[in-house]
Amino acid sequence: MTAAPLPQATILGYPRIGRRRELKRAVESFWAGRISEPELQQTAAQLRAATRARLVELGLPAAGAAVPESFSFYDQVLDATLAVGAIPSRFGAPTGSDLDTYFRLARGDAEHQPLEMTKWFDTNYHYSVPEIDGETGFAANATALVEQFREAQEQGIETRPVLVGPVTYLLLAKASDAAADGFDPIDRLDDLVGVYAALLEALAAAGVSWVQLDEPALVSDSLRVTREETLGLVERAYAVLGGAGTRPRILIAAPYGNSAAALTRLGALPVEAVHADLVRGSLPDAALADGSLAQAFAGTQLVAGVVDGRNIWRTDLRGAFAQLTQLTDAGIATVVGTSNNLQHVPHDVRDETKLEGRLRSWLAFADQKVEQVAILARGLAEGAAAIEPELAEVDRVLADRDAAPGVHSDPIRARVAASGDDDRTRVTEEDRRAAQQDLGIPHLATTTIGSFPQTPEIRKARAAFVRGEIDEAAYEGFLREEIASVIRLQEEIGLDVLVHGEAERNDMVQYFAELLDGFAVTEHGWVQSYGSRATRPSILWGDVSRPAPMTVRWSEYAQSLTDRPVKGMLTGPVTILAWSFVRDDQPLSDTAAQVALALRDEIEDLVDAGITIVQVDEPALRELLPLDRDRQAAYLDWSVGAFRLATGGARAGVQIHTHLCYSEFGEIIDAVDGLDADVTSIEAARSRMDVVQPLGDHGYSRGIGPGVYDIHSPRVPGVDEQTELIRIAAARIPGEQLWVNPDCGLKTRGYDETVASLTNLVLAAKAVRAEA
Ligand code: MET
Ligand SMILES: [Zn+2]
Repeated sequence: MTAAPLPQATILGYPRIGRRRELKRAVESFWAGRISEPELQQTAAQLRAATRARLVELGLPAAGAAVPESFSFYDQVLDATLAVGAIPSRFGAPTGSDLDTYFRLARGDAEHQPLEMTKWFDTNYHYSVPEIDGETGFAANATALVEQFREAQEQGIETRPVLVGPVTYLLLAKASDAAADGFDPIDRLDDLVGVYAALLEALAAAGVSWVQLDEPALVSDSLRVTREETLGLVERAYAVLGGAGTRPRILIAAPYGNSAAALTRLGALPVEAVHADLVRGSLPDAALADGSLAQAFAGTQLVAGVVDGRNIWRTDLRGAFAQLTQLTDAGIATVVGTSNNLQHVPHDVRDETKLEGRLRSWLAFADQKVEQVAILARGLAEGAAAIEPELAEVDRVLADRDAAPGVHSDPIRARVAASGDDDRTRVTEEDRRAAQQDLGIPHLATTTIGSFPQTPEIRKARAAFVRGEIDEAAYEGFLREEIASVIRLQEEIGLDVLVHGEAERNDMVQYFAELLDGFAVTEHGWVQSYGSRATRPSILWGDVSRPAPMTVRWSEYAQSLTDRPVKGMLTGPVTILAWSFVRDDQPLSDTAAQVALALRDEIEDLVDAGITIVQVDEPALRELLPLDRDRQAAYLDWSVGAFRLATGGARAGVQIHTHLCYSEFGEIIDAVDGLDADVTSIEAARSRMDVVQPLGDHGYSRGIGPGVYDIHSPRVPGVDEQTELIRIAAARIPGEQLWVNPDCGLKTRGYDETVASLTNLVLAAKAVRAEA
């Protein structure tokens, strides 16, 4: 351990999908057999080299491990699974290369289901869930880490390998199906720490001077153990790793939340640096004031995550510099960093040549964040005066943003301020049930979640329209035909409540962002969602309003074609916020209320056009739940409030539906109750209706549709299988409350499987109805 301290500027990680999604194209070509593994490896190596060169160009030093080696072919948790050899035994003996094994775990094959995917902390990024049991044969495999480090060395850049840390790894894992009853993956911590020690030894032998171990579990109250227990586990693990003879210096990172309460204890660990997220989190004021923080950090560097890695706004450099000065004044060796890995933001705002210039000047994507880190580090090294021009420039930009037209609109704000509890409250459930009798909805009513398959023809027509190859009339005509055929199909299948199919939507958030004022859409602002998939979040920059109806003509047309009710279909305020980059200059609750009012007007227009059922999807309600328990109640309050503000204007006879596509319900069941929707559809097929039990226990009194058809797979569930699931639900939920539907929308499915599955669904519902 002869290495030097970390330089004064670093980031926790950088987007790896490529500035033009080159990795996506290469990986998908490899999967399709169009390129070989060496060709894929070559593209990946080029991307890594470009990233390192770019980071140095933007101001990170080439020497001293400031540049993180944070590449991933698919997912960083999956990388750790390979590095520690935790290949689940259900995949059999590994065949082929490490990369073959890696992708087999990620994507499955003819005989094997892939690893499950779930959301990474409170982000919209999904990781591959490790499966661990008492027999998991851990074995260190540092090959990829060492190769990438060497590759960087040859380029003349000293990098810092990045790996998910052992405590977070096990807390994000699930017990495999082969595990003994009561087994928890964290039971294997000591074994796994041994493997990490071996990895560190291999890295040290290869000349690695610093390694970064990510332990975001430290900031979460949503794991299987308490935060205090997590801290205890981290102390246990790093006492061993820190004490290991041959190892690189260790940086423990705690992104995505507040580690203030743990920071003094983390500083006292036998590691050389600790990162704290100072955007989501804060500094422990008392420990800072009484010197105990500085004492704990004697000999340890604090990487201060002052540049926000979750949003796309320029950092208030003056504020960030003040935070840094607080630390250095206390005598703490401080490194400037980002709050988290920049994987959650797009590459470079300079690529957005079509964005309006003024808006663009307020923005910072990954490259600009790196520049901000470098500026702040220069300030620490040379004094505030050295960076005063840059600080003043940001002051000017932020003031400009604050004063720009559209950022603050008095009428919109007045309307939000005037909205009260009355606007968020519908008549009683009983009155609504009575008024909705007229809808003529049968027991065990069948419906879908909204979207029908987005066929290649739909995508082609949209692309042609965007490129100007077909005119608006032609495109609209095409969509109307699509709607007509979806309505016909649903009638043939015999569904009770129909949908128009959402063919007009590229994406359930962007579609609305494009039609609402206050939003902008980027051209290249892609962010990895999972594996080779990326989304392009819209930018919510100003006060939100609805210049014109957004969905009415589609719903109205669909309803004109049938006697059965057609659901109007909207995306809810919380989900619109969760899947966009949202302004950071006011509380999310204020922004949500503005979006809610726009949706409220849309619902009014839908109802005026004869629509009697409106679904407002909130699949992100759970995702945005703060990791910090102390902040959860306030979140649930405003998120539920926004939904109710959107839907609260609907008269009693209008049936409000919502859709939440996940099955972990425990934590938010009261919130779901609070939404006060007449009908809620949820995911349930894969967990075999596990959620029905808590719902039954809770005494849930409104309509509920636990999904009986898992749309995440091309498999067609048979009549018997769906009948069985409906029976399980019907045993606990009265028939007039129970709805029969798939788990989620059908946009990713093909028509053949959709028609077969829905036909079976309708037959299954009929079978159970007949049993009653
Ligand atoms: C991710 S939830 C999707 C809901 C939407 N209405 C759909 O059916 O696609
Ligand atoms: Zn869904």
